[in-house]
Amino acid sequence: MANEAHFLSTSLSFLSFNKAVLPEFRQSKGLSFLVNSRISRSKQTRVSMEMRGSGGPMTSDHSAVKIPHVLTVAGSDSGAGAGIQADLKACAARGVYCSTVITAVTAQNTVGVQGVNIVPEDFVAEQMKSVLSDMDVDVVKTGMLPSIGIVKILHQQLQVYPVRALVVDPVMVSTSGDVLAGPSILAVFREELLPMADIVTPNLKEASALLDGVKINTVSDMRSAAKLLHDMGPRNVLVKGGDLPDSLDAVDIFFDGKNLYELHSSRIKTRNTHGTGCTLASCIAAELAKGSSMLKAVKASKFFVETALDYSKDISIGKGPQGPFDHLMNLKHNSGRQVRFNPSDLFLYAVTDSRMNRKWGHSISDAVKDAVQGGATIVQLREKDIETGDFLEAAKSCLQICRSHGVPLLINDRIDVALASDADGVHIGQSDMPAHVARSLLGPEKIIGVSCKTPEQAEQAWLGGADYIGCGGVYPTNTKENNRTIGLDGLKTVCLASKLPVVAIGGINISNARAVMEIGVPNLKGIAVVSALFDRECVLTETRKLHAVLTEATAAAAAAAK
Ligand SMILES: Nc1ncnc2c1ncn2[C@@H]1O[C@H](COP(=O)(O)OP(=O)(O)OP(=O)(O)O)[C@@H](O)[C@H]1O
Ligand SMILES: Cc1ncc(CO)c(N)n1
Ligand SMILES: [Mg+2]
Repeated sequence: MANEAHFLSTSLSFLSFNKAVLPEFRQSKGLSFLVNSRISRSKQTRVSMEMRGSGGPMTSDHSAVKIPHVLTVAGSDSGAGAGIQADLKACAARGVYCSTVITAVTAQNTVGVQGVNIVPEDFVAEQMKSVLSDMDVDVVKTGMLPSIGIVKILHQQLQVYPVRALVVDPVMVSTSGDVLAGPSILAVFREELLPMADIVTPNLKEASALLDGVKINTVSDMRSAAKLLHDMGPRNVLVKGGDLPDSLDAVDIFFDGKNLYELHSSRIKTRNTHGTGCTLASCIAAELAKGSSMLKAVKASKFFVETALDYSKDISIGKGPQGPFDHLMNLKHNSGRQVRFNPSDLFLYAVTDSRMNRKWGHSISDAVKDAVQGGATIVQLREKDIETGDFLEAAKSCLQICRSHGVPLLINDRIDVALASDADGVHIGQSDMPAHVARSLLGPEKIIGVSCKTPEQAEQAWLGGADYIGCGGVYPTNTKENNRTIGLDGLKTVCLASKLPVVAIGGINISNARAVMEIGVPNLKGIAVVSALFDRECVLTETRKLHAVLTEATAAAAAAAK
């Protein structure tokens, strides 16, 4: 799931990066970008993004797949609610790769900070060089920077290895009140760190410390503080109001140098707020790495923190007053996809045909009802000559029938109808919408099948994020005009070339179904039929008969394999 979420967000982010943000980054960083979209994959569309600095290509491998990358320079929290551990989880949750430079190791839990061990400066430098000299880091995010020397090293390294954005969370005091970077750090924060930052995200105490102890007790104080902090050089400022007394909402103030925004979210009643600041900053970095604009990144990140807190409000980790929350709640929420598509559903795949239904006087929904009652394990509505409104109505009524039998319903070609009816997915042909576009429109949970005749087409389907292949025509058929027949050999070739489950289609009926299933390749999961079920007077009887033949054929094949 993590991979799936990742690759989906990568492909979506590519679109927004390409359209919305390139000009912004180009202007702000004086870099020229060359965006190279290619599709590689594991289950979803991936996108490669090749960046060039003025000194020539940073990546020259044209087969490389570029993954958005955040480097966090921060301290370790042994309790894993904040610091490096929060950063890793936040980036993972947002589908972004995260490398780590550890500046300090803290002994910390839900009670407080019991000890701090600062990593020697030259070793912080060594970690930073290891990562930056080797990996294409998009965005650096800083957390705990416990010494002046470490800030200076960061400054130097970013001159040598420039990145697209720097997100600075000016960590000074933990919420438990323990000091993580003392007042001696303030001068170098003001003079070197803030001027480099694309955004700085202080909480109330940190904003106050940076501004020589000015009191910040109200939203109006936060607004003034954001403006004053902006004068210190960062391009954007976010003053976080998690600790604002007496506030019903969680209010943050964002200032981009021109406009002030008051960002509100509901204040979740929970003790589990340890690490909200680190998470927010990492999430902003992750969104920027994916190509988001700054305000969008901040809003998305605030929403993420609010959602994660709400999801985790009742969890109990540790005995102290401030517990961690669960960054990866989406893994639990979205686990539906595996459940949604089960390759064994391809066993007896019924594809409707309006011409045949008219011929026999069947309505679409009656035909579908008979097919599922007779044992069809998946249904596809293939309605070529129907008005869109009628198609949608038919899809909705067939969906009710299919849902009540636990049978998935797919729509042929029409992604709009699939979305509007909330059908389980689509089946697309070679001349329809490409699979990767269908995937980005439908999201990770819907089923996508693609018609393929060759191993190359099967590879493309896989790259585009398809769940299964419909392979044929195996035998001649009059359902489709000018359809090349590939025979059992062609079917076997495609099955052997692909990891995807395959359903065979084209001229299959009761008399030849067994021969198809007997080709003996493990990813051939079933047969798809049109005429054999729907060009018949009694769809129910025909489906039952075909189901029995298939059951017998697979039992025989299983016995032979033993
Ligand atoms: N109870 C809450 N409900 C909703 N949002 C919250 C809550 N507490 C904090 N936030 C939000 O979390 C983000 C981080 O703000 P906060 O002021 O807690 O940072 P912080 O003090 O640096 O956090 P930490 O030091 O624990 O990492 C802000 O967007 C803030 O509005
Ligand atoms: C290591 C570390 N970094 C940042 C914070 C701020 O929450 C913390 N408590 N611990
Ligand atoms: Mg903080």
